[in-house]
Amino acid sequence: MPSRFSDAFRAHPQQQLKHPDFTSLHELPDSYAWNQRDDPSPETFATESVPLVDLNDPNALQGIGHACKTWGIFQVTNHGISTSLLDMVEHTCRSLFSLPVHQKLKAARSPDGVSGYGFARISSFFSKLMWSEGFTIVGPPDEHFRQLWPQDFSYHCDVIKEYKEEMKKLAGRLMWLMLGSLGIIAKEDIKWAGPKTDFKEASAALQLNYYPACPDPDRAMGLAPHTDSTLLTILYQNSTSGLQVFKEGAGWVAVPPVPGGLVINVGDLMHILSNGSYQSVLHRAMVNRSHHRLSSAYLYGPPSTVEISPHPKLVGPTHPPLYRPVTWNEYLHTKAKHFNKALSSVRV
Ligand SMILES: C=C1C[C@]23C[C@@]1(O)CC[C@H]2[C@@]12CCC[C@@](C)(C(=O)O1)[C@H]2[C@@H]3C(=O)O
Ligand SMILES: O=C(O)CCC(=O)C(=O)O
Ligand SMILES: [Fe+2]
Repeated sequence: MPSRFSDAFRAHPQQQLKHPDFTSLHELPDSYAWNQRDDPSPETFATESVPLVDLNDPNALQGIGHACKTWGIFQVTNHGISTSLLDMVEHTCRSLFSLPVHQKLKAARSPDGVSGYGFARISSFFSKLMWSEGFTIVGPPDEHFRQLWPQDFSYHCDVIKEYKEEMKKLAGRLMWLMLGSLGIIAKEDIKWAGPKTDFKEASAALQLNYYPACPDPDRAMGLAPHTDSTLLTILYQNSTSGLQVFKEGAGWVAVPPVPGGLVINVGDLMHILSNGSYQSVLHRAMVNRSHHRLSSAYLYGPPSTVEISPHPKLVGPTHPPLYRPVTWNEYLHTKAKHFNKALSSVRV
């Protein structure tokens, strides 16, 4: 699986950018100043807010379906992930990003690789740099973590392994809720869900993000606008806000942290599977003058050999398939080449 992801990036290696020590920058360098912020439309302040769904609510399925159609994003509570595990993940993130730059660079992502420390992959599509650092984990983190923490790497490995297991269970549950709302309810409907319908063979990547406090936050960008290539993404954000989503007619809308809550994004592959019913949400992360921000994104997709296409139940004479079948690996390849034109490039 890890090798499959790297296959997608081998043809589009990322240029090696110099990693700054953000704490030493007291003014925003010009290379980080996003004058127009390259926004798709002018920023507005919306009165609407992203839906919040209590997973214990008997109407959760309907709430999720509506959120996926109108927003492509929602927050969940009562999701079953313990606060103590979320705290431990936050502690591991904090510990990782507060290491000296030379130490973090020992676990740097190689130009054509997928795992490790570095700038967001999408950096190459923008002329300005992003005010953030990232660490991508695909497969076991042991090798990289041993470089970062020669003494206590096994503690951090255990935290990440447990988090990935719990995230996988939650993602499987969310899959059935999201699909259920489209009338896709039986195990025959999604064969790759497996005999126990637990999506055991699903693939995933964990992206840890760090947004240092910034001397000029209004001109900086933490993570530029993008959609995730996934079926769904489960995002944990610490108590500092920064995530914004773009909603047609409303503009950029903030997604404030809900204590103990998790943010769920619809990704491009889910948009394809739903034959365009569910929106993959355009989102970005802004930065803060006095507080740093941490987030962890669990990027969830199908097993490497599975082709995702508009589900037969959602296709008919009046609803022709809008997209051709595509594997996640093939789609990541397309995304690495075409970025925000990737979806239209797989349209029939
Ligand atoms: C599986 C993946 C999805 C992702 C590329 C990656 O190989 C691992 C990092 C993911 C991420 C996180 C930040 C935004 C994003 C667009 C990026 O550049 O790296 C996503 C990628 C994606 O969803 O396409
Ligand atoms: O930090 C955030 O709020 C967003 C992170 C994100 O979009 C990602 O990792 O894909
Ligand atoms: Fe994202």
